[in-house]
Amino acid sequence: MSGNKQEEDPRINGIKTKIRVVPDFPKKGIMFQDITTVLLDPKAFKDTIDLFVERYRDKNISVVAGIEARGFLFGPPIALAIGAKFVPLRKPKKLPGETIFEEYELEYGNDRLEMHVGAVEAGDRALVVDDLIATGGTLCAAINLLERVGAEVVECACVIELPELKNVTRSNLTSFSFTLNELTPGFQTHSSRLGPDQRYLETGECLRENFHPDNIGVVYTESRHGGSKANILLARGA
Ligand SMILES: O=P(O)(O)OC[C@H]1O[C@H](OP(=O)(O)OP(=O)(O)O)[C@H](O)[C@@H]1O
Ligand SMILES: Nc1ncnc2[nH]cnc12
Repeated sequence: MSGNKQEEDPRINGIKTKIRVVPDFPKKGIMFQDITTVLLDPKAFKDTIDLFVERYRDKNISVVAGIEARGFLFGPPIALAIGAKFVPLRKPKKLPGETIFEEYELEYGNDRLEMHVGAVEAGDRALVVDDLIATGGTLCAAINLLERVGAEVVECACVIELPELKNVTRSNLTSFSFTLNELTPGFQTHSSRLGPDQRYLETGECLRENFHPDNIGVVYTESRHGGSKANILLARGA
């Protein structure tokens, strides 16, 4: 599935130019995608929010679930604009009320996302928002949390998709996506390995030259209803 009309939107290139790529942060070999520089530019920040709002305002979304920490920057303005409630999905032991949690795999050990019980109800139509998708493990955990309480995850929306993740990832995600970030048509990755996710770079599995900063934009990742976490969509629109 491909969003051709939106791929041509001139705002996407403007957003892209505001994303700062910081080499060797937080560790040597990592190309860190810094969205704080988008926030410094009111037009780029607004364009980012507007692109999402234009896509979701008529989709009857009742809850926007933002993933800690950077999903908290983009999720609330989207929620306000489309008239949905905002629910934070937080890292362990941050939420004061009763919570449910989902663990997900990192390179070493696990992490977990928690959600307040009662914040999302059966029948809610959910949009998951984060800044970036790398392996997709974080989004998987978020989708599982929401589906466990009976919500329908309509889509996941991220600003950045790291390249080279269109194939099977550590989370066994399959290819299926709607993207706006085909900024370099025909771009081919140099290897089938995963992109510059810091967790992989930490192990030396990834080469920096595999990273291509042009491959940044706004990406929407859709989930299939009623499916397992293997049904998230990650491929680029061709
Ligand atoms: O697709 P994945 O491989 O799961 O990685 C993507 C996640 O990694 C980053 O967050 P991070 O875990 O670094 O936490 P932070 O935002 O709190 O720094 C990013 O903001 C996503 O949430
Ligand atoms: N390269 C990267 N830049 C920013 N956040 C990330 N999360 C995982 N990999 C990342």
